[in-house]
Amino acid sequence: MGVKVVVEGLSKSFGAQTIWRDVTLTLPPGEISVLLGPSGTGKSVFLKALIGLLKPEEGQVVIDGVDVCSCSDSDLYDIRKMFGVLFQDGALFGSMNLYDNIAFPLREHTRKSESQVRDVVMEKMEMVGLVGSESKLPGEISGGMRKRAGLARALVLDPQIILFDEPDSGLDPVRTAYINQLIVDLNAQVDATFLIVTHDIGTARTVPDNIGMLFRRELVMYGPREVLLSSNEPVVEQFLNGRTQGPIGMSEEKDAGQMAAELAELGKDQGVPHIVPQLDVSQGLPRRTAVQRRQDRVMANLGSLTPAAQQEILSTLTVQEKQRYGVTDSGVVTRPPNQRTESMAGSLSTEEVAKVPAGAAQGQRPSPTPRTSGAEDDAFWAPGESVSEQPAKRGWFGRKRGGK
Ligand SMILES: Nc1ncnc2c1ncn2[C@@H]1O[C@H](COP(=O)(O)OP(=O)(O)OP(=O)(O)O)[C@@H](O)[C@H]1O
Repeated sequence: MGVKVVVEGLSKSFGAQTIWRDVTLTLPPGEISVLLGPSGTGKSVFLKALIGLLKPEEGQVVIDGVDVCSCSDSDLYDIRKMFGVLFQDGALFGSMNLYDNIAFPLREHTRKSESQVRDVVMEKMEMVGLVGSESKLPGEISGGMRKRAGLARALVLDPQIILFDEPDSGLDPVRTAYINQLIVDLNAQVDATFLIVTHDIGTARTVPDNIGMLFRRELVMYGPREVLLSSNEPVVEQFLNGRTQGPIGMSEEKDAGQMAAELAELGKDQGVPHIVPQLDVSQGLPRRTAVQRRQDRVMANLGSLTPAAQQEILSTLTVQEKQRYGVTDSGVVTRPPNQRTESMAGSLSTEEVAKVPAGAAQGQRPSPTPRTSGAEDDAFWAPGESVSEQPAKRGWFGRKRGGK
């Protein structure tokens, strides 16, 4: 099973430019999480921080008890071996054929014999549907095939965490659908922790278990897919519907006056977008074991989610699942699994997002957002409370950091 990645209070700047600050989230083991955000909000920088390629100024990334941000070089070397990364263009060596590209990490980092290397390479090429293309050069194949070759290479060291930097970039909708299905199928097969950075709305709606969104240098939301997909937070709604009306403008953010006028014009009768079902694994493959773990976790914390998300989650339960969690006809959970320990993330309310001044782009911290005292750390939200109803609180799963 993949490992848990715990990000606590992470902040990164380049000189005077703040990229993001105080990012707190947990990637649950074996689950698929997606990180969204307008261009330039630092999603790729975030991925690099997770693997220790960039050093944040503040905060921690704890994997297997090791803080990637402050560990020794030898610990970092070991931690990096837990990662597989699919770069945007596959990052293949142009002069090597696909077989040698995929074999490269094995030859560099293991003492496997050539016949053992062959077994692993062929197994991974089969997983991504590339058997028969071993001798092709990256320049001779399509963008979709290059991504799949990059993915096979990311898999050869059996990583416990796989990072995908825009796996759908440059692909047509059909190839995007294929790569999304492949990601879900691979998750079922390897059960590693997946984090996908994407702009693609279809990917965000159908692939992940959890979704996060970066905006104006903050992680504005992160939580189970149902929470963001049913959210009426303007920035989340605008992004997930690909609208021009809303806080996100051509250059990432709009003037507050223009935004208010647009939102007023848009009206409140747009309704919550329908949540499409999550992609299932292809026929013949094992079920994703993360699905059950996630369902247990989400049901254990159901009361901390927004009412719309709760409704959505309850509406998709089967009769057996309702029995398992003791859900009554009126939607009351009488027997939640005993897992109310998992803290996931921080988020900002609509009011907090709106208060972040544009000047923060030049590295100035915004005026402090209202936070409750550390006394409520690790507390969970009471049933029925929602993000917008509780501006001072930072997460659906309630973890707050006192004193910052
Ligand atoms: N090594 C670096 N030195 C200085 N600035 C950097 C560095 N790497 C990234 N940046 C800056 O950080 C900001 C965020 O970049 P990043 O590529 O992470 O954004 P993104 O959200 O992934 O964007 P996109 O969706 O367009 O790929 C950009 O302004 C970029 O110029």
